[in-house]
Amino acid sequence: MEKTSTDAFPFTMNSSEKQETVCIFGTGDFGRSLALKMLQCGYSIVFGSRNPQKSSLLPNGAEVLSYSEAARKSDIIIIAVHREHYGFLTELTEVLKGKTLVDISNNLKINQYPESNAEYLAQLVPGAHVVKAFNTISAWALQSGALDANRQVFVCGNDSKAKQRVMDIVRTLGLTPLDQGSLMAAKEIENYPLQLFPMWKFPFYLSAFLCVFFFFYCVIRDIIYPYVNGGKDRTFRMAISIPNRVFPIAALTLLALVYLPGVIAAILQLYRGTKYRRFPDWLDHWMLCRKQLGLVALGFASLHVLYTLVIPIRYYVRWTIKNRTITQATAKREDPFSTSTAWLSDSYVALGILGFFLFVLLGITSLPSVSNTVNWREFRFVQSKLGYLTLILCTAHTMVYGGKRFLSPSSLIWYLPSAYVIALIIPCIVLVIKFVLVLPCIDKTLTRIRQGWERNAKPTLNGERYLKQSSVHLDSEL
Ligand SMILES: Cc1cc2nc3c(=O)[nH]c(=O)nc-3n(C[C@H](O)[C@H](O)[C@H](O)COP(=O)(O)OP(=O)(O)OC[C@H]3O[C@@H](n4cnc5c(N)ncnc54)[C@H](O)[C@@H]3O)c2cc1C
Ligand SMILES: NC(=O)C1=CN([C@@H]2O[C@H](COP(=O)(O)OP(=O)(O)OC[C@H]3O[C@@H](n4cnc5c(N)ncnc54)[C@H](OP(=O)(O)O)[C@@H]3O)[C@@H](O)[C@H]2O)C=CC1
Ligand code: HEM
Ligand SMILES: [Fe+3]
Repeated sequence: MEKTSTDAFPFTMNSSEKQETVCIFGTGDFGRSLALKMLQCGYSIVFGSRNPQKSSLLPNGAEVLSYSEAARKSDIIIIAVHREHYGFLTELTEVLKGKTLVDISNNLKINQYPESNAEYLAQLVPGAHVVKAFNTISAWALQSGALDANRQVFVCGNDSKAKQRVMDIVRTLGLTPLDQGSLMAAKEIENYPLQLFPMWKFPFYLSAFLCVFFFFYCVIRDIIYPYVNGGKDRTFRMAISIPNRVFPIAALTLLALVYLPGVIAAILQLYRGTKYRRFPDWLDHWMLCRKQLGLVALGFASLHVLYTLVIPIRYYVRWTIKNRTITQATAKREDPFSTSTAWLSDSYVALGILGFFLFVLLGITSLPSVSNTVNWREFRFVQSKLGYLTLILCTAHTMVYGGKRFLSPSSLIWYLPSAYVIALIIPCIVLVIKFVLVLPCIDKTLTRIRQGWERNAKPTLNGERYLKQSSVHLDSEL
């Protein structure tokens, strides 16, 4: 089956290149996997090993020599050895002069060494051109055809010719090379596979905090209070009723927190009268994880929708309705139909449905396959304009759900307002500030600032202020 990968790239190499010999130092897991893949793609492979005779399990067709003999056979040498064992390379400095050394190594910890492994290799073998590549691809992914794993290979190096050759190899293997610049980028590339969802950390901890806080808040109001005030056991509410408060509240709060940094940034820019000043770090990082915050919010909103769907089949709900009907029948009493209640009830559900629809639309446009097909204006339109509409609809859904009870003193329990009232605080703050920001007079100033105008700009002759700007954060958000 793997033979097809050879046929899949018949035009990327001409026949003379097909015979290109690549040397791999180290006959370990990664060296063997890479060799197998490269053999399938038409390369000749020479292994360099400490014990050429003892090496086993090597792919058919690969030659095994000593390190120095192998190095003489090729201009490109892939160092499939752990950094700790790079020492032997110093003895090969002469042989390795002018050759391309590909550093594929990873560390166990972020920033384990002061310099990156690739820079360390470049110091050990000064005459060689070191290129960093392949470290984000696992031996397993190479063997499984990289079909179900990341196909991106980050490449960096100081010698552009050497880098291009390595990128050609990457492409021939059916992977996607991403040029990351000079060897200085190696440290970041080496840290990359060691990170565990860095952008998801803040959204994750925040949503965990929100869930725990609102869960206990609801337990006090919905379980402990009825128990203390009448001895009723309402613990079953922990299964559906309380989650169906906690999840939508978390969704609404997180959604508001996606749009809060944008308005804080706008206020900062208005206050400073310029966009050419760094935002504080916390705001910077908050801005950068808005996508993740939004997707977590969408997850919670979906849970809320699922929990809402099961309301009619719940025993507690059916029992309550049946019981009320019987009580009214025996008392020969009937509730009059209330049009205003019908309106309130229908409108809050309708607002919820529309809000959820737009929420899902936001989620869909954030899929790379979709966002790649829209230009940045379209993307911004969906994310920013429709995002605010989503926030307005979801906030209105919650407010109308509160309806007449909203802020009424009778809904206070031990001085605690209903949970959804607390959940409305941040969304309302965001929407009110946003409303002020889009007032024509303020919007005009903000737009000018974002186009580069500065309130206290000293006239400069050479545009010096553009050079001193640290980073244009909002631009990078586009
Ligand atoms: C389900 C879901 C999925 C999401 N997916 C993504 C995603 O895939 N990618 C993503 O980035 N975010 C995503 N988000 C987060 C969020 O929708 C976006 O970050 C959104 O762009 C934020 O809009 P904003 O108006 O608050 O902020 P900003 O886009 O930062 O802008 C604020 C306002 O400032 C103006 N502005 C900003 N910068 C400039 C500038 N340099 N020059 C002139 N005017 C400027 C804009 O007109 C805008 O009105 C997602 C959110 C959700 C809920
Ligand atoms: N495994 C993976 O999925 C990935 C690995 N990498 C990187 O690839 C490199 C190799 O990894 P991997 O193949 O898994 O490791 P292994 O331990 O399986 O192989 C390392 C090889 O290095 C050679 N070597 C040279 N000098 C020494 C020495 N003093 N002590 C021990 N071995 C030595 C050995 O080959 P010989 O006996 O022939 O001399 C050995 O087989 C590492 O830098 C790793 O970070 C990067 C991405 C993914
Ligand atoms: C298909 C879409 C939706 C439907 C049908 C729906 C329906 C409902 C219902 C029936 C309730 C009352 C629950 C109860 O009585 O316990 C409710 C409450 C609520 N909904 Fe929705 N909803 C939807 C989408 C959303 C979305 C997208 C959000 C926000 C992100 C949201 C936020 C809330 C909040 C905060 C509450 C109050 C929770 C409480 O304190 O009890 N809803 N919704
Ligand atoms: Fe920054």
